[in-house]
Amino acid sequence: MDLIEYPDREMLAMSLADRLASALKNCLMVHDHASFCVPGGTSPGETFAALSGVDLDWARVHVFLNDERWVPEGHERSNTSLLKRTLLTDRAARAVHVPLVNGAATPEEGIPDLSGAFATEFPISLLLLGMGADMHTASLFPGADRLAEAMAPDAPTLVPMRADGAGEPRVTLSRPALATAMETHVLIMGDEKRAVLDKARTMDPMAAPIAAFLKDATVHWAA
Ligand SMILES: O=C(O)[C@H](O)[C@@H](O)[C@H](O)[C@H](O)COP(=O)(O)O
Repeated sequence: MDLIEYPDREMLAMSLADRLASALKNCLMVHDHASFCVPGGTSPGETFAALSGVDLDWARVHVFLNDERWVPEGHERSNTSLLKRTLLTDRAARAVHVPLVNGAATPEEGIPDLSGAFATEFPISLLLLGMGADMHTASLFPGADRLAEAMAPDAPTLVPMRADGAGEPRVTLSRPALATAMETHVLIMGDEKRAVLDKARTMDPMAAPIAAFLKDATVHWAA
């Protein structure tokens, strides 16, 4: 694991956006499209704002979330709405968005219609992850009802997930789907998450799901 500490959150956002843009450009030089898998939550907002203005061939970039809360688009907890406001705007509005939610009543009912679109998205070219203070990443929450299934080597791409700390039902990319990534970055902010991450590094991924992705990752941190 590499850890980069930035003097402040603005520097983190600018530098990380730069790095992500370079990775996407490099990928587009050798592949017809790039698969870019990104977190919801609040931390990536400024990074996405900087990235959305970058001049690259966005029409060949396929963007999808690590995970989504099972709420309709427009809901205040919708990661899809957040993504559309923060990343899929400005120049990046031309990117292809691969949805992770639909109008079905539950993730179990909705997933069969969503999975097909992911067939051409692996391996993931570029993965950005967040982390919660409980060591979850994507919607791989410690203690979640289907965590063992989602962490198994033969897990399907998309898994429904319910957990005490998760609020509404979720849909998440599974561990093996996320682990296809050619390049992985983790974005965390604040002293609490820094301490949590240090602790998670040596833990079993069933107790600390973020640990499953740290070995080859670059972690970006600012207080
Ligand atoms: O939908 C979600 O909740 C996420 O995709 C999740 O995995 C997120 O990355 C972490 O919870 C960190 O969230 P914050 O950036 O808001 O702290």
